[in-house]
Amino acid sequence: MSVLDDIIAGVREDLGARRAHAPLEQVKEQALAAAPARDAYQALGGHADPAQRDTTLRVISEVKRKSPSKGALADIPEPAVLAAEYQAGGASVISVLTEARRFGGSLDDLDAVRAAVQIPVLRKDFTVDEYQIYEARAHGADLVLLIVAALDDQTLASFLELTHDLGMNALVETHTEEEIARAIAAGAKIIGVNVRNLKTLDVDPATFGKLAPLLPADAVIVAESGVESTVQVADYAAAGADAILVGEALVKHADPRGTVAEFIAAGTAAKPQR
Ligand SMILES: O=C(O)c1ccccc1NCC(=O)[C@H](O)[C@H](O)COP(=O)(O)O
Repeated sequence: MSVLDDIIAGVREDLGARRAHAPLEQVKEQALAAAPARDAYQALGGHADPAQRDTTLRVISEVKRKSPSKGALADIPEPAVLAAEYQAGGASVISVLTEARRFGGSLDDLDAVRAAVQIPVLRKDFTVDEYQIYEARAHGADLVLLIVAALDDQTLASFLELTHDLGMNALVETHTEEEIARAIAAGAKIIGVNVRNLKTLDVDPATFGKLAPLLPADAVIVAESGVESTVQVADYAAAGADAILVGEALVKHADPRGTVAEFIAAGTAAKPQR
């Protein structure tokens, strides 16, 4: 069983327990009653007319306690405090890992972060059931993660449609040329290239530069994983990233606010000028 399959098996089991406690109809009602979602596409610099885009590199800052590849990363007793630091540093979106078994996250983390910041919040989980999309909205998320490798074409398209119907955006995550074609065909507007191979967990930042030219000009392009320094941020920006998604380098840093600001400055300086 691959790492992704193993994670998803646990996610399905935990989802079954939550569904038994709160049926879909109840979560749907909560989702529809939630305050409107914030526009993450716009917050990440997206514009239907690519000529209207600015050249600021945006940062999606992640609340990440542990991971399958690295084990324990940081305690994070108060995700709200960390998220507020990220926002003060200039982050455009906060990513909250809600998967419990392998990442140590929870919906409580999402609630705490939602209450602490004004910028859009991404519910970062392994979405395999529409229940999770309603649940994300019910907990105030503005954005959900859809991993192309985990979904067939029909499911990807229907999850994207549901996400948009609920007023949210999706970060549609790809790893290969074929997955990019599938993301585009499904209508993705925010497309991530995750340079972490979900089978081997190896991180190869060069993957981003190879795949970025395949992405459409009207999409927001997000480089995911493997940021350790401003040098890597500049490389991603120069290769066409509109935004970067960073977890480990921020949660392990003593000054997450300053690090977010440094990453924005380094990436913005390196982005090709129009
Ligand atoms: O981080 C992992 O080990 C991992 C393993 C299997 C599936 C997903 C995984 N990570 C999720 C992510 O996409 C990252 O948390 C995110 O891109 C930030 O990465 P990093 O800055 O390298 O912590």
